[in-house]
Amino acid sequence: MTSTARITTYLDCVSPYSYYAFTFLNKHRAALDSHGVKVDFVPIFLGAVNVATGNQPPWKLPAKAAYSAIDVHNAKRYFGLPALKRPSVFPIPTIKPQRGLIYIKSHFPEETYLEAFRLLWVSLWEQDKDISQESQLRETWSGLFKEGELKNIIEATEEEEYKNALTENTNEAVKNGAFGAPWSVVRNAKGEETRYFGSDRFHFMWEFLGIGDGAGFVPSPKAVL
Ligand SMILES: N[C@@H](CCC(=O)N[C@@H](CS)C(=O)NCC(=O)O)C(=O)O
Repeated sequence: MTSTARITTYLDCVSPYSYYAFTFLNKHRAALDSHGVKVDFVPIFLGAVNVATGNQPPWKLPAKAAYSAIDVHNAKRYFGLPALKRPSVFPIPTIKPQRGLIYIKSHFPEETYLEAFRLLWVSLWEQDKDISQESQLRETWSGLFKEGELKNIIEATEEEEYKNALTENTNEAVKNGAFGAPWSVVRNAKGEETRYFGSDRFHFMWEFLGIGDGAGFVPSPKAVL
């Protein structure tokens, strides 16, 4: 059977919940692949999603902002991440890092792209670096790319092609129902499609995809016969 199963997850590094979803899906990518489910991580600009849908970031509501501390505590344990700290400059415009990721995605191997994505969250949410500043963005990616490559990436963040690509990705997410991040559009092997908001609905996702043990959260790799 040719499977068309796919998880397309729209993410912005400004969003800590996007970091959780990225960490979890990336960890289980190989197991999902063994079930015929491909995962695609798509950079978007969450600020524009909020404008397009009239939504507000959760930290604008004091009760939600307070609750996020509980999520940080649980996520530390569950996703195996350090306790994320609200950056001292926040929110920051993540347009340039997100455009840079689109360039990286189309010019480098997938593993490099995924590591570049991960490092943005590490810089912003673990090391309190303002990655909207070119110097901090360069520093974030300096271990991953040669100087000439980094120059091209930084230049791409100002080019029309990548400006348009980020707008298109963001519009596509909104067209697919996004009002926040992470946003996932999931297609199962029957070709049916549905959507999930957040980093806390993977159990629904596995059920829809027909993988996992039905009650468990994590799909184990499919046995190869
Ligand atoms: N319950 C979700 C919350 C995700 C979330 O709050 N994401 C933020 C961005 S960091 C957002 O876009 N929120 C929009 C909303 O809550 O309407 C989870 O645990 O992942």
